Amino acid sequence: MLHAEHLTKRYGRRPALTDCDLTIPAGRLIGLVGPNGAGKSTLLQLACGLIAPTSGTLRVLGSRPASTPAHLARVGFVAQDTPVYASFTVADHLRMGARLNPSWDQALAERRIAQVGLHPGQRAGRLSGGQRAQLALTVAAAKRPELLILDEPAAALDPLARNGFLGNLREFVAELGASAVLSSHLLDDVERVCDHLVVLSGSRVQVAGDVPDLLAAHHRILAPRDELDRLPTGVEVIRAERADRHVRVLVRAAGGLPPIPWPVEPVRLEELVLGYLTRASESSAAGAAPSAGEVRR
Ligand SMILES: Nc1ncnc2c1ncn2[C@@H]1O[C@H](COP(=O)(O)OP(=O)(O)OP(=O)(O)O)[C@@H](O)[C@H]1O
Repeated sequence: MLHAEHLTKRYGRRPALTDCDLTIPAGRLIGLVGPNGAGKSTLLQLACGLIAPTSGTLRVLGSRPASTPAHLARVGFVAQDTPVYASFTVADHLRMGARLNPSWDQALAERRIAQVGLHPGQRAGRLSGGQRAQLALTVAAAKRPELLILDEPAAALDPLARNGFLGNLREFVAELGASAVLSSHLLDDVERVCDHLVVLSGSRVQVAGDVPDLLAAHHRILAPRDELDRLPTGVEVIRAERADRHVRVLVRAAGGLPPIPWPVEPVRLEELVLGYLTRASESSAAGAAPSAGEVRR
C-alpha cells in the first residue's frame, strides 16, 4: 500500500519528516500516532500527492502519489480541517462527488447522510464542526477508494458518532479489501480499530508494524535496579522507569524473549506507544532523537 525510502520533507530548514523508511502492506487499517508537530499530516499529504518530498522516494498503491487521474481516483483524503464548500448544500456535495469520481457510490453516500442525520438541503457553511466532518468523510468514502487517508477524522465527532464511524471504517476496509490510514491522538480509538501502527515523533519513525506482531515482540519486565545489564543480547530497552528497588522496563525482543529470571508481563498498545514517545522526547531533550531500529541499552 505504501513504501517509503529515506523519505524526507523539510519546510525551509524545518524538518517535518527525516529519512523515513516504511513499508505498509495493503488491506490494513493503519493508525498513525505521534505528538503535535511529529510529521503526521506531512506524511499523509505526501501520500496523497498534495506536497512533494524534499528527498527520498514514496510509492502509494505502486505509483508515485497523484501521478495520474486514474491513481487519484484510487485514493480518498480528508484533511485535518475537514474542508467542505460553505455555499454548497449537502446534496450539492454528493452531486459534485458523483461528477468527479468514476466509482462514486450514490447509495452509500445517501445511506450515510441519512445515518448521521444530515439533511440534503442544509448548506455546508451552516453545519457544526462534527457535521462537517461527517459530510467530508461521506464524500471520501462514497468515492470507494482503495486507500482512504484520514487526518484526525474522529477529533470533531461526539462519542456516539465516533463509535459508529470507527465501526463503519472497519467494515469498509474488510468488505472492500481497501486500506485506510488514520492519524489520531486518541490511542483508545487506534487500539480498537487499527491492525497496523506507525509511531512518529520528532519527524522520525519510532516504530511501525502489524499490531499483533508488535504486541508479541514487546514485554514489561520488573528487574532489580542494578541488574539491567544482565538482560540477554537482542533485548532492546525502550524505556525504564524506577519503582522502589526495581526498574519497570519496556523491552523489545523481536526474535522472542529468551528466558529471564524476573517477572514478565504483556503490554497494551497504549503502553507501547507511550514508551516510544517518552523515549523519543527524552532523547530529543538530551540532543539526539533515536529512530526505529536504533538499539539503546
Ligand atoms: N506548511 C508548512 N510550512 C512550514 N512548516 C510546516 C508546514 N506544515 C507543517 N510544518 C511543520 O512541520 C512539522 C510537522 O508538522 P505536521 O503538521 O506534519 O505535524 P502533525 O504530527 O500532523 O501535528 P499535529 O498533531 O499537531 O497535527 C511541524 O514542525 C510544523 O510546524
